[in-house]
Amino acid sequence: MSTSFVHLRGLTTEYGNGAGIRDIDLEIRRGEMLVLLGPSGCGKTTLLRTIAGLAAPDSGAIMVDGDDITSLKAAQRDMGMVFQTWALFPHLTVAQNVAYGLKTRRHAKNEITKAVGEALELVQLSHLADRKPGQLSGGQQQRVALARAIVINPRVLLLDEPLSALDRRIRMELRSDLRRLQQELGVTGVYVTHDHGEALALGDRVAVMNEGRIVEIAAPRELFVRPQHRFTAHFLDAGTIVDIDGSGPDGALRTPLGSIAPVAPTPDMAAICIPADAIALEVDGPGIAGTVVDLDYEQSSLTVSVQLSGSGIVVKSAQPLSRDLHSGQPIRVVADLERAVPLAS
Ligand SMILES: Nc1ncnc2c1ncn2[C@@H]1O[C@H](COP(=O)(O)OP(=O)(O)OP(=O)(O)O)[C@@H](O)[C@H]1O
Repeated sequence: MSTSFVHLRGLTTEYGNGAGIRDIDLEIRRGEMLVLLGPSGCGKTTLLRTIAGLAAPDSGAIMVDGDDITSLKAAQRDMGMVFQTWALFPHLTVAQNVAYGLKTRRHAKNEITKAVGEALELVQLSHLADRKPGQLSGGQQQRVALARAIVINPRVLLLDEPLSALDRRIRMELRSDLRRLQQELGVTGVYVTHDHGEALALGDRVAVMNEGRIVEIAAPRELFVRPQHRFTAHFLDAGTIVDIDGSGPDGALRTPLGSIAPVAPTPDMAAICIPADAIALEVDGPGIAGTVVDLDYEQSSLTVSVQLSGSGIVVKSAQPLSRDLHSGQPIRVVADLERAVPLAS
């Protein structure tokens, strides 16, 4: 028996200009939070809208728990949605906003009161039930939107960059609350973001998208540590990417930084990714000659970019904050290629 709860088969939704999503095959497990991660315009929102029934696919099928829902209207799909901007009804109170979906589904009044009370408690907003959206902060409004989405007991929770309009502190707070809530409820979720940190923190698995297609899917840590494709490594900034020039008679792959023995060679292996902490910088001694061209200080880390003499390749090395280096300084690069990850093009 398949363990997938949501199953997308060959889903294509194209706009007149050729943009959109193409031939998406995806299985989402019951209770899983699947993150769609990719650059602006890669089709994340289009995929989410197609699952929601807000965009009609040209071909393919959407199955939920074995039911083919491809031709159902959005309102019949039992999906909860949260968007980037909260889109609450300004003239209704918080409680009335949350109740809205149950009212349109003609639930009994006492049932609605109970469900709204529970949903507001889950998002910790019970004390603001009688306020209007205009009297709430952005973070609080997004909690209302979340309560409104979960109150209908959705089969799937769809979230489109729900935190991106909030400032950092509120974003972090809501992010962990959202994760806790989704796990507590055991609801299957699809979460769209272009933010790596969000994808890492929220996803059970992350699907990386580019140009309307899914490039690869893996657990977040796996994606960062062992990306399979050049696009993923580049988008996640997983390390220095260098092309493979060819292979030696023993099967070792030649690169401008040395040779590596491929773990499991595949015909489309095109490059390698070397993590920043696998690149050491020595003031003198052996290694490849280069020049420091940039120092990027971030909270508790320092990333040093070094341009290699001759090839023009720029490598990135993780260094302790205390390391005394400066732009223009000659340096030697020693790459631990045993830690390099082969990438497909
Ligand atoms: N209604 C539309 N008509 C025509 N083209 C569209 C329409 N909606 C989106 N597109 C195009 O389809 C592509 C995918 O858009 P989509 O909004 O799905 O991407 P996204 O990954 O969610 O991007 P973002 O992160 O910027 O929201 C883009 O090239 C976009 O310009």
